[in-house]
Amino acid sequence: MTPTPPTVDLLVAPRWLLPIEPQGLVLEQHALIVDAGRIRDLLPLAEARQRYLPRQIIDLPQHAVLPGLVNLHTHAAMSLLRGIADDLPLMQWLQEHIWPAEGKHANPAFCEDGARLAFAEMIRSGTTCVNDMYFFPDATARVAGELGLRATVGLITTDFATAWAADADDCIHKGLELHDALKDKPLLRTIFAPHAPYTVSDAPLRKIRRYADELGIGIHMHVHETAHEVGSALQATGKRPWQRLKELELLGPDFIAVHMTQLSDEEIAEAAQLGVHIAHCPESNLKLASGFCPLARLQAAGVNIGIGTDGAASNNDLDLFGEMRTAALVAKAVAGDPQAVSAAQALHMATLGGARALGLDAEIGSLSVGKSADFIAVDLSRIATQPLYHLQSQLVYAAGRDQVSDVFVAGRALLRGGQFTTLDETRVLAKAGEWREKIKPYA
Ligand SMILES: CSC[C@H]1O[C@@H](n2cnc3c(O)ncnc32)[C@H](O)[C@@H]1O
Ligand SMILES: [Zn+2]
Repeated sequence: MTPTPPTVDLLVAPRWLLPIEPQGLVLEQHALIVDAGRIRDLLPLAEARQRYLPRQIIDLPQHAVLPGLVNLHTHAAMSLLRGIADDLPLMQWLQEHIWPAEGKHANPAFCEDGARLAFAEMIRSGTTCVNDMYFFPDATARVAGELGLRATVGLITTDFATAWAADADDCIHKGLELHDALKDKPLLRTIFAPHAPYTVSDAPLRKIRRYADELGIGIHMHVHETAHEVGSALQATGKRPWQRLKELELLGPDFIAVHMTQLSDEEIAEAAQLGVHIAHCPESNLKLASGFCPLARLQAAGVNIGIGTDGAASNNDLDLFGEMRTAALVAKAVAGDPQAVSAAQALHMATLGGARALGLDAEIGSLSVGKSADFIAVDLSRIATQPLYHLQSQLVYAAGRDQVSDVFVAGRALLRGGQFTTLDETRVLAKAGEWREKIKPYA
């Protein structure tokens, strides 16, 4: 007697499966089996139909299924500041426009409505995991939880007073409270987020290193974003910020350095040796004319890199498909080498690279048996992606975010057939309109 096949939650049958690991592998006529939120199997479709009894089958005959994208650096709520001040260098943009607007408006309601707008855009674009840094991280966490998005929320720290906290110690104290409050939420995690070397002094950075070690929390910080940042630190202290952070023992395998457009050969070697991860935000760096992160040199040294959009006020979208393409194209131009950062490498950075930086690579980042079922489907039958010769090439160099049809996190659909399942789009748009009226004087 043949045994009854096991019942499972879901069988996904796409035209192509791109597990990401091993790099370059493309499976055709294969199925993804999901049960209890996890990837139970990846096997030829004919065999899958015999071996499992799925409660639900999703046929995707023109689609590629791949791991959900990881946005390794953003400021979600800044979606409400999209387009208020364009075409400026970083410090003028921050000091004359963004910080005054945030000083007036960045309250819990702003952060909640902004995060909802940002996460709607991200889910639609195939992002399943986000590493955020903003005021009122409790509000960001609440919205991610409501929508079912996987999020690491930054325990923001600045020396200066904000509506969120009175000073750096207050930031750390409030951050630790939030860390405790999120302990039982499997999709939500925290990360220390000292804003930048020029806004956080040594004493709180030492405290952050101590708590990070004690509690196993990572650290996420803007570092060497511009030549101006490095030059003014050198002038004021005689040290480059990287050197200062190294002396404070902040740099290590739990540290994500955002931007890193200014790097000597020695600093690249140190990043590799210390196991520091880089969050590369090419479009924000281009728009603010901050500089170019030397991707090919970092990859050659063995540094792990993920991709971020930065906030919507310096990008101005939250589209990781666009960001992958920009990352690959700019890397080629910077290295003077068309082989620098291939389509497969760009996909790897936007999935497993980001997951690894967050310490989540045992859980997400590739379609591997036992990992969480965080995956997306991309419809490749559109004009923009036909004819199709090479899957990764099409996904990075030709596909648009509008081709994302389905988004799952931990086996739960957040987008099915292009429709949100956990979010009221009309409400999100109405709130964006209300905020526009309040913020308009700053634009
Ligand atoms: C204190 S929460 C985050 C803080 O960072 C600001 N910000 C947004 N984008 C950037 C960037 O590219 N470099 C430095 N700081 C940035 C944001 O406006 C918030 O004030
Ligand atoms: Zn940023």
